[in-house]
Amino acid sequence: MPINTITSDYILPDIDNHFKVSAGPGAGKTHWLVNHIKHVLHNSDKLFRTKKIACITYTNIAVETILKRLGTSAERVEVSTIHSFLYNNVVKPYVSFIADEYQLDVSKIDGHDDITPNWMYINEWITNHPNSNLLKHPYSVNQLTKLPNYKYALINWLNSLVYKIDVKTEEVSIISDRSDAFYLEGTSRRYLNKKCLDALEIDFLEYKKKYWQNGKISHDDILFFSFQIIIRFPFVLDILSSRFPYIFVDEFQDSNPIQVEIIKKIASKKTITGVIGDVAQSIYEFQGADCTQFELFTLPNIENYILQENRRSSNEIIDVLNFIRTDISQIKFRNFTNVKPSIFIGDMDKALRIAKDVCVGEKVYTLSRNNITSNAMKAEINGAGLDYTLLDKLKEEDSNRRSKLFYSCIKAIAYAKEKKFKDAVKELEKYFNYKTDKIRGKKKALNYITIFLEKFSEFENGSLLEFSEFVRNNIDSDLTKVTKGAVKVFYENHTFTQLYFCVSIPDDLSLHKTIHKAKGDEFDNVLLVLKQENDLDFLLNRNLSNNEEHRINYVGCSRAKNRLFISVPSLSDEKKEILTPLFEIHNI
Ligand SMILES: Nc1ncnc2c1ncn2[C@@H]1O[C@H](COP(=O)(O)OP(=O)(O)OP(=O)(O)O)[C@@H](O)[C@H]1O
Repeated sequence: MPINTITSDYILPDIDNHFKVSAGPGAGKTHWLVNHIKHVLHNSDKLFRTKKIACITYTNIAVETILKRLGTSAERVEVSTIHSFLYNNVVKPYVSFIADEYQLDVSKIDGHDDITPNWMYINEWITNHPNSNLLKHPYSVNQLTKLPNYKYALINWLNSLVYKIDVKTEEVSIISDRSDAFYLEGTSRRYLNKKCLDALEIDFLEYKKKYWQNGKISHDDILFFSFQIIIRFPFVLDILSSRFPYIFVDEFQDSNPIQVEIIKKIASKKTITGVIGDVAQSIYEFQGADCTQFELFTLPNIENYILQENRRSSNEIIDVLNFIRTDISQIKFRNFTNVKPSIFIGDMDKALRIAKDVCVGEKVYTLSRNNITSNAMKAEINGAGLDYTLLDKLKEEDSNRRSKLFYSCIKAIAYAKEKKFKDAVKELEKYFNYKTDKIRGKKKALNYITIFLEKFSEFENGSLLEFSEFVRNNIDSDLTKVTKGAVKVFYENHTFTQLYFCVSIPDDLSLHKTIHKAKGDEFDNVLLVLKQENDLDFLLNRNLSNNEEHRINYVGCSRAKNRLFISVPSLSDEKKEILTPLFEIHNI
C-alpha cells in the first residue's frame, strides 16, 4: 500500500474510504482530524436523521479539547473515550443479554470505574476455590487468607489482572503478572510459590464475578462485555454501524487489543473507519496496549497518509526530537529559532526556580514520570525525601478497611484541593453509600470534605498518626484506633504530606502533572523532571521501538513549544560531552 505524504491542511478527496494517518508529535494530527470531521459533516450524504460521527480519543481532557475545537459542529459528533462510547452504545443497552452468564447484577451497575482488589471478595474466592484441595501448607486456604504477608501478595497479584484476546479464536482470557505476586520482607521481595498461583489462576473469571454480582465494572470489563455482546449478537454491530456511518480514532497507538478488534468489526460493516496515531508515542503498554498494533493495523482498501512536519516546537526542540527518533525526521514548520534546550543537574525544585527565572512572566509546566514527583513539584520541594513505595508499605502494614479509608480521605482532600469536587465525593461516598439513599451518601461525603478543607491546617504538617486521630474524631468514630505495634510505628514515622504526594489527580489541569496526563497536550515551556541519571538513556542509548520508558520521555519532550528544560540529579562528564551539541548543560 502506498503512503501519501500530506500536510495538516490537506482535505481528503474521498471521504468514504478507510484511512490511517501516522505522524510524529506536533504534526497536526488532532488539528487535521477536527478539520476532517467538519469536512465530513459538510459533505457526507450518509449523516441524515439520527446518524452521527463517532470520534474516539484517549482521555477526558482530549474529549474536551476536540469538542471545543469542533464548536457548533459538535452536535452531530459523539466525541468520547472508547469506554464511554462502548458503555453508552453497547453495554448499557445490551448487557442484560449476557448478564446471567457472568452473574452481573445489572440493577446495581452505576457506570464504570477503577476497581481495586477488595479483600472480602478475594477471601470468598479463595475459600470456595475449586482447587482449594491443591492448596497445601505453607499455602493452605487458611494461611493464604489469614497471614498478612500473603494477603498483601494476593492483593498485589490480583491488581495485575488484564484481559488477553486471541484474535484467531476470538477467545478472551484473563491473565495475571506473576511478578506482582509478592510481599516485602525488609526491602526484599518474597513471591507466592508457583504451585499456589497455578492452582488459583484457573478460575479468575469466578473472582471477577464477585465484583459483577455487586454491579462493579472496571474500564477493562467494558471492553470485555462489549466484545462478548458483539460476537454473540451480531445485530448489535449492525445497529452500531448504522447509527455511526463514520468512526475516527485518535491516539490509536494506545488502543487496547480488544478495542482494536471491536473497531475492525465495526469497520467490516458499513462504517468508514479512520485511525490516527504515532507508534513512538505508545505509552500504555502496561494497560495491555501493544506498540506494534498501529503499524500493523489495516483494513480493505485503506488509504495511508503521513504528516512529516512538526508545527509545534522550536527548531532546537525538533533537533532533540529528531535525534531521539530514527524512523522519521520531522520538518521544522514554524522555523522558529530559539535557545537550545537546557539540562539542569541538581535538585528538581531548584531546576524549576531557574526555569521560571528564564521564562520571566510565563508559565512553566513540569512533566514527571509519576504522581509523587508531580505532586512534589506542586509543593516545590526537592526530590530527596520522596518515598515512592509508601502506598505499598501502608497496604502491607495496616488492615484493609482502615488503610483504604485513610487513603480515600487523603485522595478526596487532594482532589478537592484541585477543585475536583465530583471526584472527591465519588472517592468518599463509597464508605457512606447508603444502599437505599445514595443522595444521603453523597451529602455525607461532601460534608466530610468540607471539614477536611476547613481544618486542613490541623493535620497538614502532622504525622499519619495525627491524621488517623483526626479521621476518628471527625469522620468515623467506629474506626479502630492505631494503638500499638508496627502499624503505630509506621503511622508515627510517616507524615500526612508523604501519603498526600502519592495521590494521582484525574485529568490534572495544574502546571505539574505526569507525562501520561499531558498526552496530546502542548505547553510553551516544559521542564521534564527525571528521577535519576539513567533516565537520560532515552537520549544516550535511544531505543524507541523496544523501550516504553524511552517513549514516555520522548512524549514528555515533545509537549514543549518554545523552551525545553530537563532536570536530572547527576550527570557524568562523559555523558555531558555527548549531550553538549543539543543542550546547554548547567550544574545548579
Ligand atoms: N494546519 C494547521 N494550521 C494551524 N495550526 C496548526 C495546523 N496544524 C497543526 N497546527 C497547530 O500545531 C500544533 C500541533 O498540532 P496537534 O496538536 O494537532 O498535533 P498532534 O500531531 O496531534 O500532536 P501530538 O501527537 O504530539 O499530540 C497545535 O497547536 C495546532 O493547533
